[in-house]
Amino acid sequence: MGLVQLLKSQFLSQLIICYVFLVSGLIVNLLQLCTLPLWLVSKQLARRINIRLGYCISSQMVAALEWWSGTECTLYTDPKSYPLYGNENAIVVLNHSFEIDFLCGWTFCERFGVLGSSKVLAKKELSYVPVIGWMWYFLEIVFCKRKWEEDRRTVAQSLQNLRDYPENYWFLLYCEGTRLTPKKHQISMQVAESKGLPKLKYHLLPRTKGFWVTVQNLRGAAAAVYDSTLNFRNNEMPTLLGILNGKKYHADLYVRRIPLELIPEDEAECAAWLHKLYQEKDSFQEHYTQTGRFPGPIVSPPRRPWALINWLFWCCLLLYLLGLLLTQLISSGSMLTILASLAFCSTVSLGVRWMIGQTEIDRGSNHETCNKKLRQD
Ligand SMILES: CCCCC/C=C\C/C=C\CCCCCCCC(=O)SCCNC(=O)CCNC(=O)[C@H](O)C(C)(C)COP(=O)(O)OP(=O)(O)OC[C@H]1O[C@@H](n2cnc3c(N)ncnc32)[C@H](O)[C@@H]1OP(=O)(O)O
Ligand SMILES: CCCCCCCCCCCCCCCCCC(=O)OC[C@@H](O)COP(=O)(O)O
Repeated sequence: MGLVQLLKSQFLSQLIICYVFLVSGLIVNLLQLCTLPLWLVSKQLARRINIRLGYCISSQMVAALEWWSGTECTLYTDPKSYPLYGNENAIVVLNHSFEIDFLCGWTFCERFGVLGSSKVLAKKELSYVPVIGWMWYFLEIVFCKRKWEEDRRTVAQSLQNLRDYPENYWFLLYCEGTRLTPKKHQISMQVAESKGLPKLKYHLLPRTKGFWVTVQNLRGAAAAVYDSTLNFRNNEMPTLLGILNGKKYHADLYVRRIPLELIPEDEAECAAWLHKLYQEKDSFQEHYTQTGRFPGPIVSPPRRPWALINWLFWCCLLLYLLGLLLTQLISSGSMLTILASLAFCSTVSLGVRWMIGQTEIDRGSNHETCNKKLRQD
C-alpha cells in the first residue's frame, strides 16, 4: 500500500472530510434559508442562487468519488445524442442496484454541467436528512410517500412547478422504487408473474405510476428520456464508506436518448412501454455480464476541476477555523471545555455515520416486502 493510499484509509482523514462536509453543508443550508425572502421578490433569481449553493454541497461528494477515490466513470452512448446532454431538460431512468448509484448519477450531472439543478423523485424520509435533505427542499426536489393515493396530487403539483425552472435539469426516476435485494427481487417477480409479465433477472419490476405522472407533467418541458443502465466492473459492490477509504471503483453507464414524443400518453400504454424498457435494460445487463461491456461506443466526458476547487476552498477555510478553535481550546486549559468538545465531536461523527447509513442497502426500507396483498398471498 502506497503512502497516499495509507493516508486515505486513516480514520483521521475521513473524520476531516466528514467535518468539512457537515459544517460547510450546514453553512450552505443556512444561506439557503436566507434566500427565502428573495423568492417573494424574484423566484427565478432565488432558484439560480440555490442551484449554486446546492452545487457547493453535492459537488463535495462528487469530488470525493472522482478525486479522492479516483473512481473511473465510463459512458457508453450514441455520439449523435452526446451534444444534447446538459443542453436540454431530461427525465433519467436508472437502475437502483448499488449504494452509490445516485453518486455516479451526480458525477455525470457534474460532467455535463447540470449538477446544481439536478432533480429526483425521492422518498419523503430523505427530506429529513440534515444537509442533503434540507438542501433538496430549496432545490424543489419532488418527494413521495410511495402511497399513490397521497402522491398522485402532490407529485403532479411539484412537477408542474418545475416547468418554468430557469436552468437545464435532469430529473432522476428510480422506477424500481427501492434498492434491489434478493428478497425484494423474489417478491417483485411474484408480482410480475401474477400480472403475466416476463421475469427480470437484474431489475425489480418497475412501478409505472411515477413514470407516467412525470412524463405527463413534464411533456413540453423535458425533451427526452435518458434510459440509463449502470454496472460496475469485476462484480464490484461499491459503498460510500469505500469511497471515503479512497477505494477506486470502475463504473460503466449505458445511456440511450429517447425523445419524449415517442412515449405513449395513455396510462396503460405508457406502463406497457416502461415494462418493455425494463426488459431491454435487463438484456443490456445480461450483455454486460457476458462480455464485460455495454453495447455501443464509449464517449466519456472528462472530469472537470470545479468540484475539486470547491472542495479545496471549504477544506482550507474550515480547517483554518478549526485550527484557531483548537488553539484557543488548548490554551484555555479548561478540562470541562475540552471534554465537552470531545463529546460534541463524537456526536457529530455518529451523526455522519447515521447519514452514511441512509445510503446502505442493508439498512434500507421494507418497501416491496410490506405490500399487504402480497403478504396475504
Ligand atoms: C445517468 C445520469 C443520472 C442523472 C442523475 C440525475 C439526478 C440526480 C439527482 C439526485 C440524486 C439523489 C438521489 C436520491 C435517491 C433517492 C431515490 C429514492 O428515494 S427511490 C424511492 C422513491 N421513488 C420511487 O418510488 C419512484 C418509483 N415509484 C413510483 O413511481 C410509484 O408508482 C409511486 C409514484 C411512488 C407510487 O407508489 P405506490 O406503491 O403507492 O403505487 P404503485 O402504483 O407503484 O403500487 C401499486 C401497484 O404496484 C403493484 N405492485 C405491488 N407490489 C409491487 C412490486 N413489488 N413491484 C412492482 N409492482 C408492485 C401493485 O400490484 C399495484 O399495481 P396496479 O396499479 O397494477 O394494481
Ligand atoms: C465529501 C463526502 C463526505 C461524505 C460524508 C458523509 C455524507 C453523508 C451523505 C448522506 C447522503 C444522503 C443522501 C442519500 C441518498 C440515498 C439514496 C438512496 O439510495 O436512497 C434510497 C432510496 O432510493 C430507496 O430506499 P430503500 O427503499 O431502498 O430503503
